[in-house]
Amino acid sequence: MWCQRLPWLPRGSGPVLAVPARCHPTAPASPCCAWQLHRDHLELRYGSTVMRLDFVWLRDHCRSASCYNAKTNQRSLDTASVDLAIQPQAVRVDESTLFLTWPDGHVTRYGLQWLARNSYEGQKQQVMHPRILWNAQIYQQAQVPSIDCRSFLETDEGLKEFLQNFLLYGIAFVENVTPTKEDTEILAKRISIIRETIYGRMWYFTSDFSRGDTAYTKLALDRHTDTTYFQEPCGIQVFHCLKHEGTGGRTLLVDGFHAAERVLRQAPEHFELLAKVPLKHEYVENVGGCHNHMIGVGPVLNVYPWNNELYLIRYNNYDRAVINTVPHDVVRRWYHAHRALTAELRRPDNELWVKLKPGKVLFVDNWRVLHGREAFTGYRQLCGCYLTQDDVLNTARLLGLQA
Ligand SMILES: C[N+](C)(C)CCCC[C@H](N)C(=O)O
Ligand SMILES: O=C(O)CCC(=O)C(=O)O
Ligand SMILES: [Fe+2]
Repeated sequence: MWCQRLPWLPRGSGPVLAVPARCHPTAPASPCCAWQLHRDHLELRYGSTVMRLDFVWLRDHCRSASCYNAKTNQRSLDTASVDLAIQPQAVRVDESTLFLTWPDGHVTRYGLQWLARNSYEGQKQQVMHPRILWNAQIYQQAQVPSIDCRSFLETDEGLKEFLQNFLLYGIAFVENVTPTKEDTEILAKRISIIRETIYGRMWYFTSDFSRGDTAYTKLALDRHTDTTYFQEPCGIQVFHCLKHEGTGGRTLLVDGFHAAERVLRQAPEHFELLAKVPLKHEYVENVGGCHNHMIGVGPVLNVYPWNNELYLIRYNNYDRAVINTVPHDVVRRWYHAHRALTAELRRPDNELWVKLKPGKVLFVDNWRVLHGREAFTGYRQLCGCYLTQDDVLNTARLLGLQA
């Protein structure tokens, strides 16, 4: 297949491709590379990766000085100026580089390694976010350490270890923190911009029903993610229990991605429905001076379309709005799928229970890990804030982590 003539090349129509009609294996020292031209794309084998590179894509991603500003890492080429029927006039590959000459004489070069990393086929082989999915036993056996506050604040190593834990498990702890709102804020700012919401920037809450939401009571809260009623739910939630004089009030944590993964394995049709059907979550508040009406629309499971990788779960049965985005012949199947996911989320072996204590700050990936709490008695005060996913990942990438 790799070294045949190219009978599929259009003859007489379009530009004649001034390229050899044979595939060219490259120098033996480099990973094996061979290529052939098709009508609208170049097929390139580099090592074990077979890439199909569309001609418009190849023109659009040109990294020459006139097409791409290497100082700002931004494209300067106007993509709309590219002929959508473009074909290269000449193609050449040496041991490390692909050279394309376009009809107007412009030359584009690509490092073969760059292509292997950046092509669709290359991307498809890797996950965006490496994670360790867990149930209570997996998490406990991993013995993930809490990071000391000073090391977190003052050293890159401490911060990096914290973020690596957070990226892998979706939860992470910092200990020996002074139990105040101000000190909690300093921690939050070390990894992200704080996301101000209708609850404020840094919030305090206790069971005073100061806001129209069950969180502000002593009642138990079943597992859920927060702010499902935002178009973009908050990325990370920070919790610091400043005080609790009483009983109960333990925090429940459940890895939503682990549960979803099990649904995918047992009943892929359920997973698919939860990933396809959009529904609304809603927050309607009229308590004291607080008047809010928020609506967020989206499926329960949000996946990257090219590799089906989960990146966000929206799960809050309290805040789920009237379902009016689903026709009657789908809605029952959706309830079955939702039930299957709920059953997984409620498996006792998936439940990690922790008692938050003053000094120990919990960071929860609110796009992945569900939280809840046990009912409690007595005075209990928590403070915390929300962070943005983008900014936490930004910090992680700057420290060299894959995020
Ligand atoms: C108290 N705190 C500010 C953390 C948030 C309360 C938000 C509760 C809401 N039902 C939700 O799940 O989004
Ligand atoms: O009280 C708690 O421990 C958590 C309450 C809650 O779910 C929240 O504040 O988002
Ligand atoms: Fe919550």
